[in-house]
Amino acid sequence: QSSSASASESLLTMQKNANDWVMPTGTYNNWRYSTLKQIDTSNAKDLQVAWSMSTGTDRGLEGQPIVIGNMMYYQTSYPNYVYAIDLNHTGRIAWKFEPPRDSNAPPVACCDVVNRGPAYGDGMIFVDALDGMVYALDAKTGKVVWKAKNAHPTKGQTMTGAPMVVKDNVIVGVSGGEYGVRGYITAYNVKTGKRVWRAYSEGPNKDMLISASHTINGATGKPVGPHSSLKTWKGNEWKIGGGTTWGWFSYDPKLNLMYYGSGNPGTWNPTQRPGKNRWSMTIFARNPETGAAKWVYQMTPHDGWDYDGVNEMVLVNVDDHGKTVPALVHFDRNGFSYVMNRETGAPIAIHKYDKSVNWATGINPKTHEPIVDPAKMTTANKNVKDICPASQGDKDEQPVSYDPTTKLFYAPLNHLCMSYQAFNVKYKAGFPFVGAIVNMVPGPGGYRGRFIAYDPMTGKATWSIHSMFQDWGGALTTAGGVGFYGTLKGMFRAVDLKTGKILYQFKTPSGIIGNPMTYMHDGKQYVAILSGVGGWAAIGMTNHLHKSSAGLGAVGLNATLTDYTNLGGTLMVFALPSKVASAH
Ligand SMILES: O=C(O)c1cc(C(=O)O)c2c(n1)C(=O)C(=O)c1cc(C(=O)O)[nH]c1-2
Ligand SMILES: [Ca+2]
Repeated sequence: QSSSASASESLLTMQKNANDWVMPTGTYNNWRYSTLKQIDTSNAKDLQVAWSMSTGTDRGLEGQPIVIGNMMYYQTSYPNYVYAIDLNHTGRIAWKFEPPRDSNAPPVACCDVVNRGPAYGDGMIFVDALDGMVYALDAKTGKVVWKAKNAHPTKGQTMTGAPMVVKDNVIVGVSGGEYGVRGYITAYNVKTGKRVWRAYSEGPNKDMLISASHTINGATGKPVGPHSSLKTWKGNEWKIGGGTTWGWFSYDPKLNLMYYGSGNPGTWNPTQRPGKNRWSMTIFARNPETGAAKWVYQMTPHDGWDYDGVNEMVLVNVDDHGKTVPALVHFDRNGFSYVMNRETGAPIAIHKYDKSVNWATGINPKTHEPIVDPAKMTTANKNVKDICPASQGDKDEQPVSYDPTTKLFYAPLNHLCMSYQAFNVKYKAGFPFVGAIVNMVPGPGGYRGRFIAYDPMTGKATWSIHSMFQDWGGALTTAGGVGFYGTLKGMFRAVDLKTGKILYQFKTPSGIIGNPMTYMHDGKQYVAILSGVGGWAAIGMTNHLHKSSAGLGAVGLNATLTDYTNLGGTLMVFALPSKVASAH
């Protein structure tokens, strides 16, 4: 890599090498797709465990390893160990980074002390730590090159996300929507760790790096105008307004735009914050060098259900009335799938991907805003019943995968409904600012999760596999026609992407909330996944460890999960037996 090329120019070249998996999402377009095809629909039944490794931790593992050449890197949840594994000597730990721990952090992590993995760029490994530190580590030695303080647990701020390296910046989000944190994303210079820009989700346009005349509101097609956020909040409530940025990032090098979503407005009690609460629950398209917002689109104005808008944006081209359009596809927590023109923010197709969605009857074709059912709007001191989906949404952080062969999206989902009782709550820095009691139950049919093959242009699923619990881990698709995902019970699965037939499954040591990835080493294709139950889906299992969480209502939801699995982290790596692999 020449030193004059930006870190992302190198990554754009590196991501074409299917032997590696160079960033958390596989590639900048977030497809989580690999052209590797040694494992195919005819031999996937022969898969077996090639090697495995204890992570030395016992909390939820929501990330995935990355592989650069002969090295694999992965990160655990709190404590945020980072491991460098030498693939030439199966499982040998080349180095381990153990950051200092800040005991203020775990008590203010809303949904378990998870982490979504390291990123690579310019010879360094970048990681978010729960306590708000960003570290740049020398990829060869694990030595700290620089560090930056990005978030403060005493203010309720934590970090659980995966960074993205783009241009010469490493971009990171922040968590704390359940603690009245005003969300922001921040870019640090890859080489020096100096802050380049920070963009808030609420407040004056200048704080949000929004331009009154140039930033388009995708819903109206018009510039957002001055005070685009301020006038949608009562008084100064935007200062504690949530809109945190704890999801995955994606990047389009041609448009030079990055995409991400903002989370729930604070508090969860909508009566306390009249207005549309912009720009919480919003997709942002930003220039990654300057942070300038090109367009915004709010999925859930004036949220009353905790439908964080942070789920990933998958960049694909779609056929819109005979024209090829650069689009992004987003499965929102609110139960709608969105296909948007990623250049302009204009909606192309919006459908319910779970037919049980009832908080909104549809999307107004003129305003492109949801048509809320007044009977499902929550309000202070009233217990509103039978709302679908529940706060965990029809999909939470678990990332989907796109297969360019079938042109379908493979989505691990939730299927839950709830009752929601909002109440008034006072803000105090570093303390929960939730303001609702939520009771979640399985959706119609009595199951809690499913894995589907789905076309977001038509809103139709080709097939669906039901799960007893939420499918809280991510998906992977491959050119071998095989898809992979894990279940909360701990089943690692290989499925036929065309038919949904389960070709292989293996019960891993714990429940799976991690994301499968694949790589090739010495002529052999491997699929790796982290097994280690946790996250919000399993918070009932960790409540006793998690002393003063935000008290989020997983109450009883997954009480029986302990009949199937246990806490504990393991890296699992699967491959074909040598005979089958070489006969291929
Ligand atoms: O608003 C926030 O800042 C925030 C942060 C996080 C997080 O950092 O994990 C989650 C959520 N919200 C959230 O609403 C949610 O459903 C959730 C699930 C999980 C998980 O890892 O299982 N984290 C989070
Ligand atoms: Ca949230």
